[in-house]
Amino acid sequence: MGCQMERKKISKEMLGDSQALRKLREHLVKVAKAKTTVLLRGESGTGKELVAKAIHELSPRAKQPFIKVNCAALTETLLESDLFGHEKGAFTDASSLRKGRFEAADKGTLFLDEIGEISGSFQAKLLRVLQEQEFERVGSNHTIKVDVRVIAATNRDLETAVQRKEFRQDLYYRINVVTLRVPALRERRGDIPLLAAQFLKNFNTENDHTLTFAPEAIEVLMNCEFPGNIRELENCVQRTAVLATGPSILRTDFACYADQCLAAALWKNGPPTSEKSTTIEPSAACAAPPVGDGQAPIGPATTRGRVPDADTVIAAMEKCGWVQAKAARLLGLTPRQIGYVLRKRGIEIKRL
Ligand SMILES: Nc1ncnc2c1ncn2[C@@H]1O[C@H](COP(=O)(O)OP(=O)(O)OP(=O)(O)O)[C@@H](O)[C@H]1O
Repeated sequence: MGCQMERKKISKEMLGDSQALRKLREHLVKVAKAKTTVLLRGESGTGKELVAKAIHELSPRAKQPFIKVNCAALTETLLESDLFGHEKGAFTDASSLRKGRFEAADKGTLFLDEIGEISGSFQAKLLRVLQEQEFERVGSNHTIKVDVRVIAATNRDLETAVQRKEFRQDLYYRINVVTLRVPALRERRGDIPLLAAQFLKNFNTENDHTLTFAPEAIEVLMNCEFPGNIRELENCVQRTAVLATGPSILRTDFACYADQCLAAALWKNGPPTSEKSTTIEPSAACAAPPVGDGQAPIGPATTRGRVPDADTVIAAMEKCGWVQAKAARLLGLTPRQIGYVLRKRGIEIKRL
């Protein structure tokens, strides 16, 4: 009974009934009970943050704060003061004392997203606080003790990073106590109709619409690779709903039929290494969804997606303070994909 209630509580936000998701739910219900550090692994957009929140909400710390930090979004100096806080006058802009996120998360949970991106010297500082649960604010000698449960997440291959000496082995072992793998959307395609229906419902509510999916639209979605996972599905549903031509969303309303499915274009077999052309083949599955009635798919026979132009990418990067991970999100790309686009367009990253 207790377990059923727990499942209900999680499923409010974490939609999905595939075997992969059910297994993940079972595991997270178990790990929620302990204070153990949890490492969430999985591609960008698979729902790692939702899983972290679910663990917190099912844990004895549920009534305490859940604090999130994106380790990739800040420089080392900013990350240090963000996590540990600083004393008044510790550096030029430190006009007043500021508590850090470790203090804010005391008795609760701290979610360290994109932990694989932190610098070598900061890894050492983080290791200490994870081991000892104590630290000093920047500019202070006073040691502060906290009781924080840490959940970390990464989409990076940490084992290779350890081998290359880019990630400390001791920190790797410290965070890798319990690892939960969040499956890619293509590994749980059965959840696509449910997720898409929810995203369309959200769109309808927000925009006072009553759009529905025609069965052929669900077929298009079921056949897409979704390299950007659930985030991309959500964007795809929104984009299609905004541009839909009638009350029922049809196959022809999708970007892949209008030569505009960028994510699919960038994905085929992962980001291409060849720099020969400015266009690359989209995922065949997305470009030409199978049709149940045996007809040829409607839409261009050789749909090609385009890599976003330099102006678009620069505008997105400017808007996001030149933080790649944020700009990737804005453009609906994965971090790997935006790295590819930046290289392809010869855009030099500004260090602010
Ligand atoms: N099971 C789910 N049910 C409903 N929505 C979901 C589910 N999983 C993820 N989402 C939605 O997908 C989007 C991406 O999820 P989230 O930010 O948790 O992914 P992530 O793996 O943490 O991504 P990143 O690695 O890029 O930070 C969010 O809008 C989230 O609400």
